[in-house]
Amino acid sequence: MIFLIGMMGSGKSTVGRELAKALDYSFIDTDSVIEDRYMKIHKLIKREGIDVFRDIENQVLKDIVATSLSQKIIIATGGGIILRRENREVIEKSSKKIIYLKNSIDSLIRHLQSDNLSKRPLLNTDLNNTLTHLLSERSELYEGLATFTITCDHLNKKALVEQIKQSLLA
Ligand SMILES: Nc1ncnc2c1ncn2[C@@H]1O[C@H](COP(=O)(O)OP(=O)(O)O)[C@@H](O)[C@H]1O
Ligand SMILES: O=C(O)C1=C[C@@H](OP(=O)(O)O)[C@@H](O)[C@H](O)C1
Ligand SMILES: [Mg+2]
Repeated sequence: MIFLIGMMGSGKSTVGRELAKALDYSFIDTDSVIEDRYMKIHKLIKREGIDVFRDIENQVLKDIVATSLSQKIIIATGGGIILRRENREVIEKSSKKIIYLKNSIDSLIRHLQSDNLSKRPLLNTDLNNTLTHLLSERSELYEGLATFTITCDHLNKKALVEQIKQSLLA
C-alpha cells in the first residue's frame, strides 16, 4: 500500500495514476471515492462545509484501508488528509511507503493554473498567499508522516514517476 501525500497541485492524482500503471498496481483516489459516493468536492464543501467534508474524508480513508484486498495499490489522498490525527495514524499503521510530493509554492501555482481552479474551493484568487499559508500549517505534518520525500520542482510528470519508482526500489 503506497500513499501519496502533499499539497493541492503537487500531482498526487495524476502522477499516482501513472505510477500505478507503471508498477501494475491498482489506483484509488480518496477524492474520487468521495465524489462517487456523494457529489463533486467543490459542491460538497460549498453545501455542507469543510468539517463535514473532513468527516467524510476520514470515513473514506478508513473504508479504503479496510477493504483493500491487495497491498499492490497506490492511494492518492486529498491535500488536507494529514490535518486529522486519526488519518495520520491510519496511514502510518497501514503503510511503510508514504510518499510526500514536495513542491515550492511557484511550482504548485504553475500546476494549479494549468488545471481548473474551481475544482479546489479552498483556493481563492490570491493563490500565492493562500498556498503559502496552507503550506506553513501543513509542511511539518507532511514531513512528519512521510517515509520518502520527493522534491518535484523541475520534474515533469514522466520524470516524477521514474523518480518515485527509484525511491521505492531503494
Ligand atoms: N510534475 C508535474 N509537472 C507538470 N504538471 C503537473 C505535475 N504534477 C501535476 N501537474 C498538473 O497539475 C495539476 C494538478 O495535479 P493533480 O494530480 O490533480 O494534483 P493533486 O491531486 O496533488 O492536487 C494537473 O493539471 C496536473 O496535470
Ligand atoms: O488540500 C486540501 O485541503 C484539499 C485538497 C483537494 O485534493 P487535492 O490535494 O487532490 O487537490 C481536496 O481534497 C479538497 O479540495 C481539499
Ligand atoms: Mg488530487
